[in-house]
Amino acid sequence: MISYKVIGVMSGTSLDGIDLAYIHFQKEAQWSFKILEAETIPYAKTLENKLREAIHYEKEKLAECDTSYTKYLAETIQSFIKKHKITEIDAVCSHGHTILHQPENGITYQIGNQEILASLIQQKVVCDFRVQDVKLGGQGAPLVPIGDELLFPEYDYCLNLGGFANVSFHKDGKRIAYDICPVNIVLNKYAKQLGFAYDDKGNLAKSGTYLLALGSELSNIPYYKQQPPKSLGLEWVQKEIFPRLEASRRKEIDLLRTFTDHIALQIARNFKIRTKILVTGGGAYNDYLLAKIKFYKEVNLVKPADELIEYKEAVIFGFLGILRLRDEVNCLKSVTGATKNHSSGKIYNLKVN
Ligand SMILES: Nc1ncnc2c1ncn2[C@@H]1O[C@H](COP(=O)(O)OP(=O)(O)OP(=O)(O)O)[C@@H](O)[C@H]1O
Ligand SMILES: CC(=O)N[C@H]1[C@@H]2OC[C@@H](O2)[C@@H](O)[C@@H]1O[C@H](C)C(=O)O
Repeated sequence: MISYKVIGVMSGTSLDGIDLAYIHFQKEAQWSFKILEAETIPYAKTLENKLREAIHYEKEKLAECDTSYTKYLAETIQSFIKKHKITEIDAVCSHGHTILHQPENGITYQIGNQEILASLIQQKVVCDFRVQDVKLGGQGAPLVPIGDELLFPEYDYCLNLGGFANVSFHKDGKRIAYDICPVNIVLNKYAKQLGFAYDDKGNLAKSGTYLLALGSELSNIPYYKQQPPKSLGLEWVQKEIFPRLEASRRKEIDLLRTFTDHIALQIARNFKIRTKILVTGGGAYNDYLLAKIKFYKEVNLVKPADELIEYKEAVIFGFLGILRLRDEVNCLKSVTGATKNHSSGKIYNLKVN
């Protein structure tokens, strides 16, 4: 039987921290996995702010930031290995942190993917999964859908509610996937202005008032009518979303309500009635948002165990690394729009001196 033990490492767009998962993957007729250990290491406030600011850095400062973040990642991975007494590791498969994502300009840039990572942690590393896809004319995102396809075939849709909402599903014999709209990247901002890290269970939104004019203005944003492949980044949110919310000059609580309803509506539009949907990402804990999705479309939203809600992306980046090591396809052209299916990611082997 084919068997791999890997560490998947992901830093999501909501900037809550670094997700690490130690997973055992096996393949008989089909791939299966078991999460053996998982942990999120929250970012210190200073680092969180730095990562948020890095988009504005000049080239040199960004390169410095890349090196210091790679070192920070190395320390984090090493502590995880030590703490959980992990001895068998085939590879550490790491996403890094997205700073720039403008696939239309041929740019996607994740920091933390420097070659020194392998020597610092003394492990084989697979990383930098997005760049090759953008070079091949793809969006470089989302990459998780190949994992959805091979690890969760029993669901009609896989919905992830992280910084952004993304969905993946099977249609006309191929996997389709795209980012739907921003989620926590927006909700966290207004929850923070009210003194909370996030809108727990969506209770703040629930107590706000829906702003009809703003809601319909948001729904008219052209991206929502665009056909996939398509993906979103922070730059888009700063251009299309925040200015509209700020210009309305309304209370944070009402912005939270309006934007949460907006998210629910945009998400619900993607589903066929009475389908089975795997919901993951921290937004799966937003009860108000989930109830609102079901209000807009009668669907079966399945919340898996907390471990999978929180670590699905880290698990799948571990899986992408395995596919890369096996030289098997881990980027689907039907999803990203690249010119071909391909096996993406840099492999840094440990150099034996
Ligand atoms: N109890 C809760 N109620 C509502 N929202 C929650 C709750 N717990 C976590 N969240 C939200 O989930 C976010 C973290 O989600 P997650 O870790 O999936 O995002 P991410 O991995 O950073 O994003 P992405 O998948 O877009 O890269 C938190 O910042 C918060 O907004
Ligand atoms: C460029 C980038 O980092 N994109 C992330 C981001 O966060 C969510 C969404 O936007 C998704 O497109 C992607 O991550 C997931 C894990 C993916 O590639 O499947």
